[in-house]
Formats: sequence, structure tokens, C-alpha cells
Amino acid sequence: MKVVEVTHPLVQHKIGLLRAADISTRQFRQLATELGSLLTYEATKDLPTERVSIAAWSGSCDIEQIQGKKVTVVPILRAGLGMLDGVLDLIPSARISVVGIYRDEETLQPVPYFQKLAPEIAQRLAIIIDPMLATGGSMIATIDLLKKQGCQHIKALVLVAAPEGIRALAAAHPDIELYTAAVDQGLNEKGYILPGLGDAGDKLFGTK
Ligand SMILES: O=P(O)(O)OC[C@H]1O[C@H](OP(=O)(O)OP(=O)(O)O)[C@H](O)[C@@H]1O
Ligand SMILES: O=c1cc[nH]c(=O)[nH]1
Ligand SMILES: [Mg+2]
Repeated sequence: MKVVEVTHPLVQHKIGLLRAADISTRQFRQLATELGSLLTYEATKDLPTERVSIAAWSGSCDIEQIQGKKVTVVPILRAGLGMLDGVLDLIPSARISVVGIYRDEETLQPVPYFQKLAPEIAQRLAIIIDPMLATGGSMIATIDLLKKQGCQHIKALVLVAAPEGIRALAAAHPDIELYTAAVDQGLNEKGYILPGLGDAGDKLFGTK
């Protein structure tokens, strides 16, 4: 599996700010949005372009355009929504496929509860967004679901990844690409990433 840890100084700076214990809900949302944009920029680096001729102010001009590649952005509820505006800032016409999965607090197993996917999803590049890749269970379940619908081209964008989650994801879906702002030390006994961000969903939604 291709794993890209984005080392750009802006990404490193912002992920550092996101770790502060006393961060406000507003700041957390702002940074998650900005990091969503920066990871999107990195993950779309290889989108194919084509040369087309347009009428410019000075006459005919050849420009590069992204080839008719269809994209769907797939936020995993809830926390994935925190990155969505940042992704859409760069890909404003992307269709959105919402997947609801929560992690059972005791078993750490993913529990699916909602899905509403974009039309023609099998022909689209799917960009999954979720701030946290911990055990990897939620991401693996989402990719299982997308592949069942025929998706073949999948990229996952996360803010923080645990090595345990990366290993599990690579074993289950070696063909996908993972972009992360940080690879952290590992999981604690409750399945939280260390040093991590805490509960990203609660921080984004102000539920704790
Ligand atoms: O890799 P995993 O071990 O599956 O853990 C990661 C998942 O846990 C969090 O969601 P959570 O279950 O807290 O739901 P929420 O976004 O609604 O808070 C997070 O946003 C991921 O979806
Ligand atoms: O550290 C973690 C692990 C799972 N989900 C979170 O929100 N944080
Ligand atoms: Mg949560």
C-alpha cells in the first residue's frame, strides 16, 4: 500500500497546533478544514490532465485541464465531516458519498449505520476522509463497502494514523493509497492514538 506522510511545513505546523489539550472547538474545526485542503492538494498530485485549446483574451491558447475524472468524496461520519469543507474548497464539484460508521467503545469493532452513495460510484475516484486511523477497522469497513459497489480507485486521507491501523489497512486493501499528516506512536489500551488528538468527533462537534 502506498503511504504518504505529508511533511510539508504547513501540514506539520497545523497538526502540531491540533494536538493542544486546550484547543477550542472553533480552532479544531478550522485546522481540520485547512489540513483537509492540504492533504487533498497532495493526494491529487497525480490526476491526469489533458491539453485543450480555449479562446483566451489574446487569441487561441492551449491550457491543461483535469481529464474528465469523476470524483466522490467520502466522509466517514461523524468526524470525517470536519475535513469536508477543506476538500471541497479544492474540488468544488465533487459528489459526496456519506458513510456512517462508529467504533464500538468496548469491542473497537466498526458499526455501520448509514450510507448514501453518489451515482455511478464505480466510475469515480473515491477520496475517503476521516481524521483518525486507529485500529483501521472503520476505514477497512468503508473500503469494503465501496469496493462492493465497484469502486476501484480509492485514496484515504487522515490527519493522524497509528502504525497498527496502517498495517491492518495494508493487509486488507494493499491497492489503496493513504495520505496522512502524521504517523503516531501507537494505540493505548482503549484504542486511542498516542499522542494523537483525543476523540476527534467529540472535539469537532463539541460533544464533550
Ligand atoms: O480506526 P478505528 O479503530 O476504527 O478508529 C477510528 C474511528 O474512530 C473515530 O470515529 P468514532 O467511532 O469516534 O465516531 P464519531 O466520528 O461519530 O465520533 C474516528 O473518526 C474513526 O472513524
Ligand atoms: O485516538 C482516536 C482513536 C479513535 N477515534 C478518535 O477519535 N481518536
Ligand atoms: Mg468519536
